[in-house]
Amino acid sequence: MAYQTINPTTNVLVKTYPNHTDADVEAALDAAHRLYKSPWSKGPIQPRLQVLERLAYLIDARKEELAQIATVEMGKLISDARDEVWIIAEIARFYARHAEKFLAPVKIDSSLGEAWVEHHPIGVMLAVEPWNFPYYQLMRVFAPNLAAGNPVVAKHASIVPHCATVFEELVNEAGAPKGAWKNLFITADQVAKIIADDRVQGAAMTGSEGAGSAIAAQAGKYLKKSTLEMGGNDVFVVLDDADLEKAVETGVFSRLHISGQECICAKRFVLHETIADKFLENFTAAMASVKIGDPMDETTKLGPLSSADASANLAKQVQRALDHGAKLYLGGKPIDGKGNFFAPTILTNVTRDNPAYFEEFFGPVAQIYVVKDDDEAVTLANDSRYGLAGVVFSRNIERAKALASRIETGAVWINTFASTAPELPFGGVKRSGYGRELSELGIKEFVNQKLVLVAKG
Ligand SMILES: NC(=O)C1=CN([C@@H]2O[C@H](COP(=O)(O)OP(=O)(O)OC[C@H]3O[C@@H](n4cnc5c(N)ncnc54)[C@H](O)[C@@H]3O)[C@@H](O)[C@H]2O)C=CC1
Ligand SMILES: CCCCCC(=O)O
Repeated sequence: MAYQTINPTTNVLVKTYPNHTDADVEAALDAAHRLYKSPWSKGPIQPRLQVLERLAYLIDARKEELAQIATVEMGKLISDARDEVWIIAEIARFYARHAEKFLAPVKIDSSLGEAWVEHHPIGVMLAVEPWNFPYYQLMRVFAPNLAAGNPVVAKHASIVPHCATVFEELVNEAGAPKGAWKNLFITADQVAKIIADDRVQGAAMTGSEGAGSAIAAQAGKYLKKSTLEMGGNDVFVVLDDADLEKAVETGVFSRLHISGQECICAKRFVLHETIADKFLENFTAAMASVKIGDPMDETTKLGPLSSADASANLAKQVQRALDHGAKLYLGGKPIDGKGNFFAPTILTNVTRDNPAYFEEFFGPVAQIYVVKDDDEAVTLANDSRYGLAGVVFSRNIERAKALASRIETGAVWINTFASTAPELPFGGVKRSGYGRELSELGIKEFVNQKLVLVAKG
């Protein structure tokens, strides 16, 4: 597994990074475990939270540089890269300012005596992360675990090594002690060995089902806790009483966000039959008119896919959908020329016997479904292997809430696109994974919630 920066806009190889050896892995685990055993991890929380505050400050100070690194490595629009840099500083600040409250002892009324739950670190964690939010995916694991006292070793995706190294640089500059965070350019086999190591107590992974299954299986074999955030095939439900103009604008934004390479992008557009034609007409016009080009250009609205493989695989997936009866309403192919650009694509007539019906399209490919009522919308939404997020558009909020409660996902967003914030839990059900990241839920995934009870009398 070569760790390389290849600019997706030009497919030019920028830099190759050397892999870490087994000796490097051992040194990282030794440093992390020593730190876990030290007063730094098990002692007062404030010194750890001060590192997060300083990290946020350092990120803000290097915002433009960090954003450009991400755009060069995986092709997201520079405006989206700036947003990502902004939110990782917000995540660091959020836990710096709330972790002490989240991890404070919680009293329990018990007939047996005075009881409370304490929150203690459990040890060295492994993070395995993807390329689509190259900083956010790291901070989502680092910040809560640093606050809790869990050191982390991390394996990032092979196409964003510069993001990985600059993140580690910032963490060290913020004053995190040796062992708190270590980036490792390693193979899948080395990941498996790390999970098996007695010093490692848990694994957090975001990425594909394949990777998630392999990591969860190894974690299960060695009785280590894991959290998984994998793919999604999120519905974007537009009811007959929706603000259509806002729904179209939001739907295009969400489907094309990060060139459609986001697990919580709108993917399956579920349209009430009375507004379907009008929505589709306006949605198609908007998708067809977005400016496609250099993600460094502030006016670009759709950049390249993350790699040549991603573009080729998406083209094969679209063709397979067409071979099984889907209708190509717009686009459908990579755009000729330099870079991994893919045309905004709309598929209709995707029947349940078409493999595409159950597949996530990790790119600017929208599937259109038409339903007659709310019950049919829920049935279709839940007829999925995934359960990550979803969107409902309706002017009747009570109606939208009722529908949201029936959709089997980890989140539903009403009258806006699915997104993320430090205070909001993130995660899913079914093949989208398990566990939650961010919010108070995220910091408690990898702590020992220990009961202490003083008997009466
Ligand atoms: N849920 C999410 O946020 C994301 C989901 N994905 C899903 O993953 C698919 C492919 O994107 P990738 O980034 O290539 O995901 P991936 O799952 O291949 O990679 C994610 C991370 O897991 C590592 N990995 C892969 N196989 C592994 C194994 N057997 N053992 C240990 N580590 C392993 C990768 O090197 C990377 O660091 C996308 O099509 C999408 O479905 C991708 C990015 C984000
Ligand atoms: C807005 C941030 C979403 C990140 C979800 C993903 O891992 O693709």
